[in-house]
Amino acid sequence: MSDRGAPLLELCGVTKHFHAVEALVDAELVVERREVVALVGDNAAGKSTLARIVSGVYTPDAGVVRLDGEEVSLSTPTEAFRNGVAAVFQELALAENLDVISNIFLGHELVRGGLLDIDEMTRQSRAFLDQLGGGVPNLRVPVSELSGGQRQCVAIARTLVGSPRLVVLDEPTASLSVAQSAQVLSYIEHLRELRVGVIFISHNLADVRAVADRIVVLRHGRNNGIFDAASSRYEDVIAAMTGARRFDENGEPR
Ligand SMILES: Nc1ncnc2c1ncn2[C@@H]1O[C@H](COP(=O)(O)OP(=O)(O)OP(=O)(O)O)[C@@H](O)[C@H]1O
Repeated sequence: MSDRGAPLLELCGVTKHFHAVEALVDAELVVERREVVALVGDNAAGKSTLARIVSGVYTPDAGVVRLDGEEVSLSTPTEAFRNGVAAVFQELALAENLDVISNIFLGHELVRGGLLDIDEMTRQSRAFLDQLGGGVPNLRVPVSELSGGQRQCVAIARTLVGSPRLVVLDEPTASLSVAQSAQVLSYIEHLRELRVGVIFISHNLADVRAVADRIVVLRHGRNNGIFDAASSRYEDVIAAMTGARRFDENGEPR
């Protein structure tokens, strides 16, 4: 039974080893509906591992994942997708030679009378892109011809096919220009308006502070502080990321 008062996503005591490497140890994370939670940390902090656990790519060794209060086993990306969790990883996994519509519905094509329902996929693709604020005017071009920001838009629009409750974005602004990063941040704002919870992984604290509601810091696979994005001090978040200081789940020094 779903618990309506429960957070959208709750991770408790999530642990993941890769042989001798402790990628995540007792990690905790809460994401509410309509909330953007930034996940930050230095290299090898465990951010991508956590993103992959939430999106069904990795199975945790220990710990509990709850969606809307219900314990779930997200053992594959398909299982996660069925549970309303969709992810966009850095590599985007776009089919370069296919057009925007084909990429948005890749693996989830709409069929009518035994044939691809191009009209409906076109209509829905336009609607998804509009929900994200536009930015991809021509749906018929191969995605290889799009800018980095537009490619992110297509990859994020693809998550909307499953009517997600949670979208995980792993470094969506990495290697983008300032203008294109701003565009991607606006897509994240639009996801929030759609009542979707968002996990936003980034190394860029300016991007994080521009769009996130809360900032969760990981350090060597462990939580090291949860901060309110609007009121937190930049230097505290940096100190948490580098391990110069230890912080609790209220952003207070331990
Ligand atoms: N598939 C894997 N096999 C073995 N070790 C892994 C695997 N995935 C991650 N690791 C290790 O787990 C640790 C955490 O890695 P992870 O990629 O989650 O960190 P990250 O915070 O995303 O880092 P970055 O910012 O550099 O991408 C690292 O020591 C990494 O080498």
